[in-house]
Amino acid sequence: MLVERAYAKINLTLDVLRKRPDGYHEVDMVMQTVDLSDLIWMDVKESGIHLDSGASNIPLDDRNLAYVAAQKFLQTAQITSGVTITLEKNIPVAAGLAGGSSDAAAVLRGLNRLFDTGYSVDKLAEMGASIGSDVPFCVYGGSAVAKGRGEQLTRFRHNLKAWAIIVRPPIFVSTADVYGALTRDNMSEQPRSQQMVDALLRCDFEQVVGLVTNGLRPAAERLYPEVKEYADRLSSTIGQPVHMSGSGPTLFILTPTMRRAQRTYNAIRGFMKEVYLCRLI
Ligand SMILES: C[C@@](CO)(OP(=O)(O)O)[C@H](O)COP(=O)(O)OP(=O)(O)OC[C@H]1O[C@@H](n2ccc(N)nc2=O)[C@H](O)[C@@H]1O
Ligand SMILES: Nc1ncnc2c1ncn2[C@@H]1O[C@H](COP(=O)(O)OP(=O)(O)O)[C@@H](O)[C@H]1O
Repeated sequence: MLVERAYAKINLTLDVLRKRPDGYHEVDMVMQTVDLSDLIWMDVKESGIHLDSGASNIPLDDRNLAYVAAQKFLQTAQITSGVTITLEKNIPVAAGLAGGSSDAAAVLRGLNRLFDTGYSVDKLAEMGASIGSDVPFCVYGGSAVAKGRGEQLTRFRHNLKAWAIIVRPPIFVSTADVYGALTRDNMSEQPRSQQMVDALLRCDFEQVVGLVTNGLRPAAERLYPEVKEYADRLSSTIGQPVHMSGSGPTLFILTPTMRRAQRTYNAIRGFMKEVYLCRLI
């Protein structure tokens, strides 16, 4: 039996460049891991994949990305025994925080240890790309520029200390629908990832905040006007810029100190139910 942590991510920049012939969109984004995590226990079983979770809002069959990852891993490694997976879900579901992708990545890492298969992290990321666009990033974690459909990564390390107050409004958003609602106006020819990387490497907090962008936000707000209502309300209450992660609806606010993060968290807790205080890691 072993346990893996599956961390959430936020998108610090997300530029959509164009729609591709295969239906996906070419993106250019800065992905950042935060210390909000699911916990996944894995053990060897005689046969089959058995997924269990206390969470009632996720499927526990082959629609669950953790299950898909186990299938993929066992098939690739030609392992005939089965596994039990127990998932403690702490990352909000369908939120733009890559919770499902991160669970899949953690299962790949965990089964590699459990069966002592010795795959490199790069090989696990390659396996992950067939499960979802965000899975390769989640295999590594940390900070990276992601291109292609999100699977082509250039990883980097920065020392910026920052906290994120993550707010999940009670709205259900479909990633495919948000991408599908993009118009030409929402696409960008000049991605801001390099500027963001430079600002992170310089540990320039103000510049980082000024550079946060999300090309999916207009489409998400058009499809789900409540996203904008929540963002406007949050922003006017706390007097700070509010950003959207991924395809939404999750909103986040960055702060340079734990004290400010705690104050902002307390202010938001008064009127929003799902609020999390995280650190960028
Ligand atoms: C928007 C982002 C930003 O990090 O994150 P989330 O909001 O999901 O967290 C990602 O691009 C989401 O990645 P992921 O959730 O893994 O997407 P996938 O399962 O591969 O694709 C779901 C659907 O989204 C659309 N899609 C996804 C990625 C991409 N580059 N172009 C797309 O058009 C496609 O319609 C696809 O069928
Ligand atoms: N392990 C999982 N955790 C959460 N959601 C999952 C999981 N596996 C599959 N899903 C499904 O994937 C969809 C997207 O979930 P999630 O990965 O949390 O969001 P996002 O891709 O927006 O970050 C949801 O509709 C959910 O039912």
